[in-house]
Amino acid sequence: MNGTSADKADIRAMALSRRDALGADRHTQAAQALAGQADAIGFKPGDIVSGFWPIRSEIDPRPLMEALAARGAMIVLPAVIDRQTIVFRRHDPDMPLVTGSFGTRAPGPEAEELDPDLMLVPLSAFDDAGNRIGYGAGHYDRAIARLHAKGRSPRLVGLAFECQRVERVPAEPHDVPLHTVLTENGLQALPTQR
Ligand SMILES: Nc1nc2c(c(=O)[nH]1)N(C=O)[C@@H](CNc1ccc(C(=O)N[C@@H](CCC(=O)O)C(=O)O)cc1)CN2
Ligand SMILES: Nc1ncnc2c1ncn2[C@@H]1O[C@H](COP(=O)(O)OP(=O)(O)OP(=O)(O)O)[C@@H](O)[C@H]1O
Repeated sequence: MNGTSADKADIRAMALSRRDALGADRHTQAAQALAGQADAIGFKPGDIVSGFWPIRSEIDPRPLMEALAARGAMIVLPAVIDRQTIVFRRHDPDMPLVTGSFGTRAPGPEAEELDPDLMLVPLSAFDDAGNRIGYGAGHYDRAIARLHAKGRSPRLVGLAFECQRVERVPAEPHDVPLHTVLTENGLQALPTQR
């Protein structure tokens, strides 16, 4: 492991332990605060928006996903198809989700696979430059690279609690910075879109 990866692992562990310490009330309030930003997030009716089904102590984006769906977004969820790859499948609230790797829940293979126009990206840690750390599998990094290779450039909106903000995330060449971060305190435009 090179120096940068070790730094990332330490930053991830510290930010996740702060997140793990948050109580249920903070989770409920934050989920509602995210949903309150549905009109500000910047999408058009018909846009494909990727959300995620929360695992562990992640901020809960489900009320926000419902608000976006009610305003005409088509919601897709990430499904892990192998150790390196996620794809996005249409979320139909009437269809059961299936449990995949790492306890993630996603639509099954019968669901339509779609490329997002806007991605709500789950974060372990982030900084004011828009650099981010996930769970370290590179799933989102690769999914974003795959979309770029197809000529698509989805808007990247990172979702996290304020306690996951760090001074600096050491960026590697494959890291694509976020355009916006959304926390319980609201939306923040990052240098990439200022
Ligand atoms: N809610 C949610 N869904 C998601 C993600 C996510 O971050 N959050 N993903 C984001 O990519 C994908 C799933 N990828 C994941 C990759 C690793 C781990 C994980 O827990 N990794 C272990 C380390 C395992 C190892 O080192 O071998 C860990 O962090 O302890 C979780 C999800 C797609 N779905
Ligand atoms: N576009 C890519 N193509 C190939 N490998 C990649 C790409 N992006 C990341 N990787 C590899 O994935 C691994 C994890 O990357 P990184 O430490 O940036 O994870 P992360 O940002 O925490 O994960 P995620 O993107 O899932 O949120 C690294 O070994 C990295 O080299």
